[in-house]
Amino acid sequence: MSDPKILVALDYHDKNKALELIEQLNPQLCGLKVGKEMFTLFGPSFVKELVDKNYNVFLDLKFHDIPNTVAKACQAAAELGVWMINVHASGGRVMMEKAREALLETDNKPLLIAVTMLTSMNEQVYSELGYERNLADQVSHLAQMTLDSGLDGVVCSSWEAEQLKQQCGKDFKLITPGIRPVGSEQGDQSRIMTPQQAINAGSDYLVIGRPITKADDPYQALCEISESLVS
Ligand SMILES: O=c1ccn([C@@H]2O[C@H](COP(=O)(O)O)[C@@H](O)[C@H]2O)c(=O)[nH]1
Repeated sequence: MSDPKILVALDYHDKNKALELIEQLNPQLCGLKVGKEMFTLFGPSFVKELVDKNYNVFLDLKFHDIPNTVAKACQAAAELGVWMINVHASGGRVMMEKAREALLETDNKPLLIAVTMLTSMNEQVYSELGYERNLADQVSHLAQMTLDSGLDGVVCSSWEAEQLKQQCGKDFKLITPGIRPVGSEQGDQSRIMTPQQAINAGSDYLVIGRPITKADDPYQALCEISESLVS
């Protein structure tokens, strides 16, 4: 099975627009991420449609609840045949362990990833949360908890990737949103890097949404990013 590094964030309100782009793609070029917007609008059948097209599908629902609820939600997500799912690391060690154990009972065990601190967060917004550690140290702490809980990796920003690769080892997967090719709009993201910089820092998978989906020619934008990674 191919293992493309780019995961296109399908944050569309219009299913046809998403399918229009997907028609031009193939599972060797990219994986697909379905988040809260499309899942809420189009549900499990849309996710299964993408799985049936043989894409690596990252179901990005960021579960964060009591351990039993998260474990059951992870089991339900795994039944869709997706490749990767996620929870919030701040749900705690027991929550993550229960989620991991629940997946052992499924036929198709997806990669289980935990979100550390959202890439939209900067030091100023972060300081409002009242944590004692600084942002980078908090990411490192949550990643260590995730590793110790037996999960497969974390969502973090590429700013933390180099440190986390050293700390958690090469097999611990780093999934980084907040990717912005030169010249693209930053939008609500804070801790950003270009695709090439993120790969050099140690990111395993790049989550890229608007720089592709809002481009005049999304397929062309994706191809240019993809080529920039091999040159
Ligand atoms: O920390 C996080 C976790 C998840 N995301 C998601 O990734 C994409 C990024 O989209 P862009 O349009 O490239 O900004 C989006 O679906 C987020 O929900 C994140 O950005 N940061």
